[in-house]
Amino acid sequence: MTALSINLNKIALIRNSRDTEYPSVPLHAARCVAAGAHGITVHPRPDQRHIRADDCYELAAMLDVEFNIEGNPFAAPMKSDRPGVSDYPGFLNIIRKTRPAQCTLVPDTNSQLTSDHGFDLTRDGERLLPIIEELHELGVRVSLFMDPVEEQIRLAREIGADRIELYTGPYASAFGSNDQDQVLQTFIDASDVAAEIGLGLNAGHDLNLHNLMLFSSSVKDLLEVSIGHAFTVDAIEMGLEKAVKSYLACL
Ligand SMILES: CC(=O)[C@@H](O)[C@H](O)COP(=O)(O)O
Ligand SMILES: NCC(=O)COP(=O)(O)O
Repeated sequence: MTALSINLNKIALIRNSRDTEYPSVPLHAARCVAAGAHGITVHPRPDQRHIRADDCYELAAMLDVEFNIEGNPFAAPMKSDRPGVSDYPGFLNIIRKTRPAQCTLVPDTNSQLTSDHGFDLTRDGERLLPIIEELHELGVRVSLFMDPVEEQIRLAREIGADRIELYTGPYASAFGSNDQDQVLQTFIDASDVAAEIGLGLNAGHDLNLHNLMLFSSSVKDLLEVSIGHAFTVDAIEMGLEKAVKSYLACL
């Protein structure tokens, strides 16, 4: 069974557009779980444009389902520019304090609009080794945000990752086009490599109610999908509970 982890970044984005706690991130997490979501994902970026460090602490204290925190492991502390909002303590300090079930390391710079590529482990693999070791000592499962490239996936295993999360943005962009099957095949091939070397497989980014079923039924042993952007719009259009059940029906 593939687990559905709902990403709450966009709930936090709406909240941050006013000096308020509405909409409540924890309340929406509870509603998603009550509707059947298997986990919650957040991505605290240094500028805290949406998910803040304090959200991570609050969710870690309340969740009784898988908590997945995504982010750049090299992200340094950053002063908050909002009165009443705590400073960003550095990504690894959030993980040390929350010890989530899973940490998905993502090679995002602070200036990126969104996540748009996987790691280059030929460049960053050595730097990640001690971080992966520390996360394991904290009892945290480690997933690396990766492109569907065999050499890179094998390197992820070599440096000790438990899972990879395939960046599905290119698949979503190709969905419905003449390139769809060719692009999907790269993800199928990547899933075969992951299965061969005993690496768990997650996936995420731009998955939605149109493209999810084909992806989840095509790749091998998909353990988890994390979905937030499209889910948030679907929740507005059809209601949160129906949206969760609609995504579950695609898995
Ligand atoms: C890593 C990834 O693809 C998403 O988890 C990421 O959280 C999206 O970030 P934004 O919600 O800031 O676009
Ligand atoms: N890791 C992907 C994620 O958490 C959500 O990505 P998106 O659905 O917001 O594109």
